[in-house]
Amino acid sequence: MPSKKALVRRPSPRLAEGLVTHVEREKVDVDLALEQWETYVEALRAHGWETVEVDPEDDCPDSVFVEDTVVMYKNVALIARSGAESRREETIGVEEAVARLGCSVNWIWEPGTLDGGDVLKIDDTIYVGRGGRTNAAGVQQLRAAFEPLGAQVVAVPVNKVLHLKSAVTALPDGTVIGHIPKVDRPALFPRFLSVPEEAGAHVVLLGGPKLLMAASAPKTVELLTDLGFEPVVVDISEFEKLEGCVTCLSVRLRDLYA
Ligand SMILES: NC(=O)NCCC[C@H](N)C(=O)O
Repeated sequence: MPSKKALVRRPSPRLAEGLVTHVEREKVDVDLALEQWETYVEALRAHGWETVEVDPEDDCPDSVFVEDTVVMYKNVALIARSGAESRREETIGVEEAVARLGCSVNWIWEPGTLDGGDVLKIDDTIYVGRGGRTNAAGVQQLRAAFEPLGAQVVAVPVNKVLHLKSAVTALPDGTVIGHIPKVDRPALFPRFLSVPEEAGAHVVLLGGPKLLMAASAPKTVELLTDLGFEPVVVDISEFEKLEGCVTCLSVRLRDLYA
């Protein structure tokens, strides 16, 4: 029986100092961010996900973006090594949390770099973005970690956005969705649906037809509703100012043995 646990991590009081790469820096309201984070976590819980809080890392402004620190495949947690040096300390608490949950733990090692936001899993196909945060050695190490377990790893160039999953995610039926101006090579995906907004490219699969989506993508919410999905909409404006999206605020653990 698949597990329904999700790792989340409370925002740091230093959130406003988080990295920005492809957007202009805007003032972040940290109190509002905390409220938005609580609503996000509540939306996961309301749809049957047991949330597991990783110990907060107050000195790491970007620690709320927990998705970037670990990639799960089956029962294995591959601890990432961010292409952004300021984010590397974030993995310590995550490693403890996944080990406590009974995962086998593996690591990306120097010279490899990889951010979890660059990894999109669709069943046993694992797309990995080769971009600003994930290098060729990181891609090779991901292959070495997961291909022996039955995955097929497909490397995808990412030049226009921070992470692969800033450009594309996948619907429950496996269709990849993305906002064309931000996707380097849509032809790499066997089934691709173009969506009208950049933030519309980001969905978290909550189960069945339910999709967690950002309030900043109303036209895509309408499009996906019309296709028979059921968007659950949350406002994450303060995280979007730091290039965050709905996917990066949690890591779903669906294949634990416990
Ligand atoms: N997976 C993600 O989309 N992560 C967002 C990370 C945002 C953070 N400010 C960063 O630049 O690393």
